[in-house]
Amino acid sequence: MGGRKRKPLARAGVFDPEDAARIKHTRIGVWDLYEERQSDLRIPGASRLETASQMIQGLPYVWRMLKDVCNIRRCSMLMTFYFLVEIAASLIPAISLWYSGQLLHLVETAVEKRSVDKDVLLQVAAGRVACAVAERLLQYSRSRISLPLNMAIKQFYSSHIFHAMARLDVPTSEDPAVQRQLESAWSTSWKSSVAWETIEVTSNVIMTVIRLLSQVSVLIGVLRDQQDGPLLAVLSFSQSLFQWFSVRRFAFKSLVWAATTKNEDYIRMQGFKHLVDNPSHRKEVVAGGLGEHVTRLYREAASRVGDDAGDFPEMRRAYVVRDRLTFMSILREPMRELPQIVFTLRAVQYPASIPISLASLTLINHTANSFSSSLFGLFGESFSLAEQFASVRKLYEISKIPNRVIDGKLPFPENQQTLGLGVSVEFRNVSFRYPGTEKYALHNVSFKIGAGQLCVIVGVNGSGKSTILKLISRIYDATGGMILIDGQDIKTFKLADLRRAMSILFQDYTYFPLSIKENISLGNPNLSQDEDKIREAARLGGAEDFIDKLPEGFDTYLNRPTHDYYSSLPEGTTTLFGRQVDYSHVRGVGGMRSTDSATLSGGQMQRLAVARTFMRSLVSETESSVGLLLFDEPSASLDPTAEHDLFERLRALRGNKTMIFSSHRFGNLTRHADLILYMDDSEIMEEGTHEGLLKENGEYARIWGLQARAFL
Ligand SMILES: Nc1ncnc2c1ncn2[C@@H]1O[C@H](COP(=O)(O)OP(=O)(O)OP(=O)(O)O)[C@@H](O)[C@H]1O
Repeated sequence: MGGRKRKPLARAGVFDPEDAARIKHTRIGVWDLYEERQSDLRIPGASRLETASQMIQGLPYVWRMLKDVCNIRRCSMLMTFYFLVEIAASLIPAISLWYSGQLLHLVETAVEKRSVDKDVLLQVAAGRVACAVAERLLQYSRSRISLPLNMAIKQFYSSHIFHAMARLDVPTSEDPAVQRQLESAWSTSWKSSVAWETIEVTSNVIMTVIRLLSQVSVLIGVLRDQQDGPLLAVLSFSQSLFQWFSVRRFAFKSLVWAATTKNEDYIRMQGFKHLVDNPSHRKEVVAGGLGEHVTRLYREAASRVGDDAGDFPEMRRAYVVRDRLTFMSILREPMRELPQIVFTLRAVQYPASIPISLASLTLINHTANSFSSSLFGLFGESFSLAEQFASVRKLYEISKIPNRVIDGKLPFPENQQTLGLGVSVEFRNVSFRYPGTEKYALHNVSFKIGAGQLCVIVGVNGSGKSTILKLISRIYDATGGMILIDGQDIKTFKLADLRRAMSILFQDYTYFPLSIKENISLGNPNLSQDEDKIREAARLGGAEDFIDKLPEGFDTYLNRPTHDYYSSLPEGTTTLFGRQVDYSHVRGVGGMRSTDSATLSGGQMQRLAVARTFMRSLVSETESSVGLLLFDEPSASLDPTAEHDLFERLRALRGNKTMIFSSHRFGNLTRHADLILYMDDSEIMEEGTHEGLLKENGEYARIWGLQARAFL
């Protein structure tokens, strides 16, 4: 109890390390720690108000959560058992206390009458034993029930979180506020679950109250007639409270803090560590003969930093321990002895009452200890109850996070047959800045691509080519101007329809941590079960041959999402379960990831990505669901033959659809283009056909000349 790791309540406002009035700065080794001053949290009422309001806001969600949990298979039954066990367990201390009271009476009678009632004694002994056994059994039942309950609840909310995350668009998921919101619902939830933790905390609070009330009422009953009972009780309980107050300071310290290091040597040391530890740098370290050199630099930096070179958690631990010796903490131990001292003094005064006083002292001490730990727990739990309620609210709110790219209402296209003839795309004075940036990625861009045309966008790095493709697919929305698809504002169309009607291959494509087959088939979910189509897409993408050569063919995982578990194996074991023994998760302890199992070359990866696009756009041609094909540098990593073949296949299979390419390479494509857009610095500088632009003799012609000359 009370061991739960506390996080601060999510509060409004800003944490500003420079604000000396609110933030305390401490140097710990190479670290600068900035902590919100405690007074902020202690303003009477403010913190409590905050807590209360969080709880109230969370209540409807907690209610909904309970209903959801009870609807999970078997959970309502398990929950009932769980609460029954908890209630029984919380009454045991009081029952045990009652037996101790009986023992006390027994001692009293024994002192008075010089005889002991054996039956009562046996009853009391049996009762105490039964309590201890029951406690153990209840503890066992609790863990037996809570395990499946926790698993079922976790499973349920994993799906909930999965969907909440899967539905987000790019600008929304890039928003730090959204990331934070997801993180708070997600971080515990894949491991345990916010819901289960909330049930546990709530039940703990209720049970602690039951435990305290039942113990206090039994204690009052038992001590009512004792001569020194009330005095000893007051002393014991006040020393418990004192213990609690003196420890409380540490438990409720610095809820909001941040730490950074500016020590150049320490930062470089960490850089060197990554350099030698991370396998991706190994080639260059070896080829450059850097081993000895970086060791010397590391040692030099380490000697300058000296003993301060600890990571933050380590240094903070040392700091917390150092800070622990306070006046209150010194007083704590003598205070603990106080009831004993008073008892001794009273015993000197009234020697006859020693046995009774001793019995009541033991009883009171026992109760006071259990009382103070319960009280301590209760305070911690009630604080985390507010947190939990707030977390439950967030857990439910994540499924309602509004996407930034707002859905339209019109179906697209009105007539499915027209898609085969392509769609027209027009930009009217379109400007765009990426969220959080000042610079325009596109500035007043206008052009028109007719239905069925082939357009190639060329230009220097960073000129805005990819951005145009992202705006056409509504990955982002333009910040100014208008984009028209088939003559209508792109924002009026339903997003799902629009995306179904186009296919896009990104420059920074990724492969999914799934099998090669799924990597390709996810290009077109409608055909995901069609093995022939998947193979055809692979062939068109130029990937079929190398996939067939892989030991597991289309079922190969390029990047296995799970790893095997094993202890330290005998040295001779190099393969296990048909795979190489992977020590990367041991090596990666310092937060570094092992290399992704990059068994494919860059070009092969690109062929795979192209295959995925073919899957969507071309293999599904019979359904004619795609009318616009967007390719961002599809051939950057391909060898010249592969590039040539790819473009030939693309042109042949395009039919009458609209196709837009972004490319650095002139020639293969631009000669066939109906429209070339030459971009520089977020603007379109030249536009026309290959011949037209050559005649214009501008930048396009100049770069064409440069590239052509290279082949002469
Ligand atoms: N996600 C992003 N966030 C912020 N800025 C971005 C982002 N993506 C691109 N930019 C910026 O927008 C501008 C245009 O980028 P874009 O990717 O469209 O260029 P490009 O012409 O496709 O370049 P390349 O030829 O290198 O692929 C650049 O200045 C780039 O730095």
